[in-house]
Amino acid sequence: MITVDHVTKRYGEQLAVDDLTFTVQPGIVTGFLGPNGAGKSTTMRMILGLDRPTSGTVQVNGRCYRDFDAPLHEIGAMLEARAVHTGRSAYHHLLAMAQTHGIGAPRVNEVIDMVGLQKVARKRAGGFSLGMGQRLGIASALLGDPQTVILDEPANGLDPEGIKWIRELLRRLADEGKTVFLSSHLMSEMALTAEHLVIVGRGRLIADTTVDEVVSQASADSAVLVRSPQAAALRAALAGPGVSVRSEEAEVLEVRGLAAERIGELAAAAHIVLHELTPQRASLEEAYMRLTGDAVEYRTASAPAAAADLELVA
Ligand SMILES: Nc1ncnc2c1ncn2[C@@H]1O[C@H](COP(=O)(O)OP(=O)(O)OP(=O)(O)O)[C@@H](O)[C@H]1O
Repeated sequence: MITVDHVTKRYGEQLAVDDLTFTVQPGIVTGFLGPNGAGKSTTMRMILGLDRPTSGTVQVNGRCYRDFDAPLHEIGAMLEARAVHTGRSAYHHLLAMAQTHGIGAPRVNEVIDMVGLQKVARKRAGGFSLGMGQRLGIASALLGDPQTVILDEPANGLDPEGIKWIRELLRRLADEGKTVFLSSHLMSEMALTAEHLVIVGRGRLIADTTVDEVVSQASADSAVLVRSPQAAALRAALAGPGVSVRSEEAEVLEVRGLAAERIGELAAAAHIVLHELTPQRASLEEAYMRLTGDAVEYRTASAPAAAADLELVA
C-alpha cells in the first residue's frame, strides 16, 4: 500500500503538490491522472525517495523509501522511461543491476522472458526502439519481484500489441496482490487497465474513486438513445414534466429525464415497438475532461475552456 498523507512540495515559488492525501491499495491497478504539470511525476518521485516533501509524509507499506534495506525488492519503478542509452546489452544492463542488489542471473532471464525481449537481450540497449526501451525499463522495475510497482507512462511508445501486453501484465501483477500505480495520458487505455483512479490538478486531489464511479457520475445527465419505427408515437407517449426528447434522425430519439427502464415500460404500455434502447455512457476521456477542465495549465487555443460543455456520447 502507498500512503500519501497531506503532502506539499514547493520548488521555490512553484507549488508542485498541494496538501495531497490518498492511498493506493494492493490487489488492484490504480491509475494516476492529471493534466500536464499537475504534480504526478513529483508525487511519484517523492514515493520513491528521489525528492522530499516540503511537508507531509509518503510511505510504502508503512515505511519511507529511505528506510528500506533492499528497496528493489520493495518497490519497482520506471519513471520518465526512454530508451536506455547504454553500450551494454539488455541482458548485461539487467545483470549489473541484479548483481548490485544480490539478485541471481536466473531472475534476469526470467524478467527478460516476462517482457518479451528474449530475441534482442544480447543486443546493445542503446540501439533499442522506444517500445523496446519501455520493455527494458519494465524489466528493471520487476527485477527484484517487488510488492509495489510504480510506472510513469508505461504504454508510451508501445504498439497496440505492446499496449495489450502491458495491460495484461499489470493486471496479472495486481491479481498476485501487488500494489500497481501507473500514470498515463492514454484515457482509453487507462479505462481498460485501471480499476481505481487518483486524479490531480494543479497539485491538488480532484478525485480518488473507481473508474466506474467517475464514468457513472459523468453519465448521470446523459441521454438514452431509443430507436423505434413508431418514433412519433413514442415521443408522444414519453412526453411529461422534466423529459426532453431530441431527434436528428428518423426513427431515433435521444431522451433525457427518463431512465431506460421507464422508457421501455411506457413503450410497452403504448404497444410501441422498440428496435434499440441504449443508455449513453460518457467515455473516461469525457469524464476526465469534465473533472479537470478548470485545472488545465497549458491549453491550446482551440480546446474548449470547460469540458462540461461537451456533449456526452457513448
Ligand atoms: N525540479 C523542479 N523545479 C522546479 N519546478 C518543478 C520541478 N519539478 C516539477 N516542477 C513543477 O512542478 C509542477 C508539477 O510538475 P510535474 O512534473 O510533477 O507534473 P506532471 O503531472 O508529472 O506533468 P506531466 O504530465 O507533464 O508529466 C509543474 O509546474 C512543474 O513545472
